[in-house]
Amino acid sequence: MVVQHKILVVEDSAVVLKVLNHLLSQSSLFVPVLCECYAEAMEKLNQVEDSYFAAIVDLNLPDAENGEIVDLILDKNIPCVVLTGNFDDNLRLSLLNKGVLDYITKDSRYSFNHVIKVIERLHKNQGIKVLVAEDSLTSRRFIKILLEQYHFHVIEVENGQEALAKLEEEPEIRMLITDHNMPLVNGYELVRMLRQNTRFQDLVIVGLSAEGDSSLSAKFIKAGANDFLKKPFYHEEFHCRVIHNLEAQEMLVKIRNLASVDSLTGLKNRRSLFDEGERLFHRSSQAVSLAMLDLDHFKSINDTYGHLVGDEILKMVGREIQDAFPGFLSCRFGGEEFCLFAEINGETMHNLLETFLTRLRCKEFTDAKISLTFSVGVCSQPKASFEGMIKVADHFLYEAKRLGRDQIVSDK
Ligand SMILES: Nc1nc2c(ncn2[C@@H]2O[C@H](COP(=O)(O)OP(=O)(O)OP(=O)(O)O)[C@@H](O)[C@H]2O)c(=O)[nH]1
Repeated sequence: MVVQHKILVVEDSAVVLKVLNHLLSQSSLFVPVLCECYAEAMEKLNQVEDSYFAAIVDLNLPDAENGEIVDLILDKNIPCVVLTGNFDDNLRLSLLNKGVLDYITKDSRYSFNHVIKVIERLHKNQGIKVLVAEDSLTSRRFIKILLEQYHFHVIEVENGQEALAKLEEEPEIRMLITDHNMPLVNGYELVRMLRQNTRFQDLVIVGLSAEGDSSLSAKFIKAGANDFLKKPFYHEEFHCRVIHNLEAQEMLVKIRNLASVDSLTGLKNRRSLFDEGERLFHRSSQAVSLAMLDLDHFKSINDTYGHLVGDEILKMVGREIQDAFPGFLSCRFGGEEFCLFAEINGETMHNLLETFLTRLRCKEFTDAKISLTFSVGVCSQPKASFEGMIKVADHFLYEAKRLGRDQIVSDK
C-alpha cells in the first residue's frame, strides 16, 4: 500500500491553488491540503494529529503580506517551498538563509511543475544514502545539514581510507561528497581508486576544492568525479549540483534497465539473457540448468480474444515466472517463449518446473478465464557453451511439442 503524504498549500489565488491541487493529486504519493490565508494555515497546523511532508506557500497572503507564513512553516520543521510573483535577490537570499527548500517565481506555467518536482525529489531522497568524506567537523556538519534538508540519509567519515571502508560495507551508498585535503587517503586518490573498480561505476562523486585551487577541480574531474564545488559554496548551488548529478545517474540506470528488460513482461530480455547467462555460465563451478518454456497454442488465444488479451496473458505469465523462480535468470526469449537459467542441478530444475506447470494448469487468466499450458525443454548436462545449452533445451522443447505439449522433456 502506498503511504500518502500531506502537502500543505497556502495560496490566496484560487487559480494557482487549483493548478497545484491538480498537479499534486496526479501523484498517488501526495494529498494536498489547501489553505487560502495565513489564519487557515495556522489552524490546520495546530491540529495535532496532522503532520505534513512539505509545504508550498505564497509569500504575500492577504492576512500576512510579508512572508510570515515561511516562519510559521519552518518553526514546525516542515520543508518549505516558496512561490512568489516577484523576484528579488535580497529576499531570495534571506529566504534561503532561513532554510526554505527552494524559491520559485510564478513566471510561467512550468513554475508549478518545478514546485511539484522539488516535492517529488524530496520524497525520492528519503531512501538515498550519501557519504560525506571531510576531515573538518564544521564543514562536514554544514554539508550534512544541507543534505538532510533535502531528506538524504547522510553518513560521515573523516578521511579517504574510512570512505573506502564505508563504501565496501554499504554498497547501497549512491553518492560521495569528498573534500581533497584529508589524512591517510586524500580526496583525489580516493576518486581514482573508486573509479578503477567497476563496482563503483555508478557512484555519483562530487569533489570539494578550496577556492583558488583550479588545478584540483580539473584533477577531480579527470580522475572520474562527476562534478566539483569550490569552497565556500552557496547552498543553492550545492543542492542544484547534488540533484542534477543524481538525476543524471538515475537516468543512466533507467536507460540501462530499459535496454535489458522486456517492456511487456518486465522480465530480462534476450540480450541480457546472453550477457548475464554467459557470465554466470563461465563463472559457475557447480551444476547449472537451463529451461526453455513455450506457451501452447498461444496463436489461438490471440485469434480468439485479440492481441491485447494475448499481451495481458504474457504479462501475467511473466509475473508467475518471476514469483515461481526467484533468483533465477528469467527472460522472455521472444514471442511466447521464455528461458530460465540457474545454478541448480537438472533434478531440482525439473521438480520446480513440474510444480510450476501443475499450479498453472489450475489457474484461469483474465476475465475470459483462459487456461494455459507450457511445453518445456531442459538442458542440465555439461555443455561447452551457454549457447550450446540453449540449443539443447530448444531441441527438447520441440520434442515436448511433438509429444503432445503440456510436458517437460529434459536430459537429466
Ligand atoms: N499478443 C501477443 N502475441 C504475440 C506476441 N509475440 C508473439 N505473439 C504471438 O504468438 C503466437 C505464436 O504462435 P505459434 O508460433 O504458431 O505458436 P502457438 O500458437 O503457441 O503454437 P505451439 O507453440 O505450437 O503450441 C503468434 O500468434 C504471435 O503473433 C506478443 O508480444 N503479444
